Amino acid sequence: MKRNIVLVGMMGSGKSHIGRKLAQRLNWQFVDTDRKIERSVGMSISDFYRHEGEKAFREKEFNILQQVSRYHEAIISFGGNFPMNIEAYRVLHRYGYIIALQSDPHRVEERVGRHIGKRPTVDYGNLHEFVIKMIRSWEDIYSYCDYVVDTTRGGASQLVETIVEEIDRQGVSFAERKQKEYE
Ligand SMILES: Nc1ncnc2c1ncn2[C@@H]1O[C@H](COP(=O)(O)OP(=O)(O)OP(=O)(O)O)[C@@H](O)[C@H]1O
Ligand SMILES: O=C(O)C1=C[C@@H](O)[C@@H](O)[C@H](O)C1
Ligand SMILES: [Mg+2]
Repeated sequence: MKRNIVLVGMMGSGKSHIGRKLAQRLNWQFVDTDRKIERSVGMSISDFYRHEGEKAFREKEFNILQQVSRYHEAIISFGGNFPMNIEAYRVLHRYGYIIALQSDPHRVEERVGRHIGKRPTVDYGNLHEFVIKMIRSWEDIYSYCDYVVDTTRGGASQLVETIVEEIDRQGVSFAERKQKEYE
């Protein structure tokens, strides 16, 4: 039996946007690991990355991952540069139903290009090539996920219904939260 739903995928695939709506739909808690890191370090992801570097960011993210992986009835949206290595996968998959979100390059480019500077590792001067490379780096991960959703088209409400239907179809069940455990 699972406890939570984990959303992973490339930057701009809609994890935060759809995750928030999915949580509302199920009346579950919404957790965004980027926001959780920001609260814990007291600065934006971009500032933390600039001041402390990639290694510190990755450590923080893995630390948060271990913490949130045990949550019940939570939609957990991860950062789009989240390295889904085998160690992280094992921690998350024990209690989490893992959904990968993906979009076509033009849509990712459009979404990521909206807030220049917000995403610390994006090459905004060469966005098209950056997006193509990022999309490629996610390709091997989909086969490890329980479900892959294409978010290129369709509004959030429609995509949320598609996800809920698939979870029902797969007959996934989730343990209920019995006490307040986070946020
Ligand atoms: N299905 C959608 N329909 C319309 N707009 C969307 C949709 N999905 C995402 N967006 C918009 O695209 C932008 C990026 O989405 P979002 O922040 O959810 O991506 P993300 O996957 O969480 O990215 P990151 O990995 O960088 O955190 C936001 O402005 C969001 O409102
Ligand atoms: O490395 C990066 O540029 C980013 C990392 C993730 O946390 C993302 O969620 C963020 O939007 C950008
Ligand atoms: Mg996000």
